Amino acid sequence: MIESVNLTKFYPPPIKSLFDLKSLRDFLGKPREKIPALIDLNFRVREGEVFGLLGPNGAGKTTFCKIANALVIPTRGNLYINGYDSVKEHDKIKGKIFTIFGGERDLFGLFQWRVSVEKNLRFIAELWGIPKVEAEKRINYALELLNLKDKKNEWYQKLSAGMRQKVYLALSLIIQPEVLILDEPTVYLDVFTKREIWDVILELSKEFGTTIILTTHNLNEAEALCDRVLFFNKRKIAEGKPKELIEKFQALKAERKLLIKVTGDVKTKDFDGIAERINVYIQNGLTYLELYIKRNNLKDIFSVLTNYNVVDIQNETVTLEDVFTYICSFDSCVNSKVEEKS
Ligand SMILES: Nc1ncnc2c1ncn2[C@@H]1O[C@H](COP(=O)(O)OP(=O)(O)OP(=O)(O)O)[C@@H](O)[C@H]1O
Repeated sequence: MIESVNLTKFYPPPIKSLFDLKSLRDFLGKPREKIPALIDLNFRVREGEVFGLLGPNGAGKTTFCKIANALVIPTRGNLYINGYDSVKEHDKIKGKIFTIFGGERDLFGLFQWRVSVEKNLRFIAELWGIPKVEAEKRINYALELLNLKDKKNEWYQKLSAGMRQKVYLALSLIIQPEVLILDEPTVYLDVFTKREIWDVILELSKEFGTTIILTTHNLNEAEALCDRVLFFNKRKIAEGKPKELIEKFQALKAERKLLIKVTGDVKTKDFDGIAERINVYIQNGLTYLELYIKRNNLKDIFSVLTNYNVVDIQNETVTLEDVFTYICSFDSCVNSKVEEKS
């Protein structure tokens, strides 16, 4: 089980240069604002759950993953993993959690560049104390599942970035940690590799009961993989099962999304009171109108559209991405001032 209790992190303010008179005066004079990364974040992840941490750039996702690995010390609050404080009692959970930092693959420098994939995996399995015969079985299974069998004798250095990412993920099938933290595991990957990684994540959750925390900017990925998600931007915004969040949004805000292509200008005022939200953008000489609507406003919408030169209409269901963009764009803490000073 994972429990985040009032987890808060403020990074120290940057010091530009003490040789610059203005910076020196600022340094000695008025207190400088610290950089907020997490503010009073509370949530629980149950054993065996796939839990999505979803937030815009700078929301604090990587900071959270680093606190879980005792790479960053929280300013206040605690993160408990299997009942142990992730920083103060890290020794107790060290072998039980495994993290993949998608954007910073070599953060732990686990792999030797000029050594084959198979030897690398064997070496790490040995480090983790997995008996030889069992390790061989797991390595073969992981390489098979990730379509890496033909790369097993290749130097790690010779692999493409996507393949290295897969080898990294293969480790989670070999180590079989109790807790797996995946910080943007599919960033930079093509759709095929992404799907292979999704399959492994589901396999780990279903077959091994691994508790997984997943951060991603791909909301389709979160919808496909996560049992529950947390929307946050330093502070918590919303939490729930993807399906429940979508249903709540549909009940309160909009059931459908209409994507309408028109030629000419659009007056968003025309849709006041009959659309919950309107996005307008221009692409290839056409104006795209995205309307989030309640079904009972359809008649009024079509009546307004008779004044437009409509080229195409697509009727789409609301996705987790729609809910996320809606909620996060109205989130008060995106631009709010934070009082913590150095
Ligand atoms: N070492 C650091 N020193 C100072 N500020 C930092 C440091 N690391 C992160 N921050 C700041 O903390 C905030 C949260 O950053 P973090 O990397 O945790 O966000 P993120 O959600 O992972 O972002 P992204 O989606 O862009 O990867 C940002 O404002 C960032 O600039």
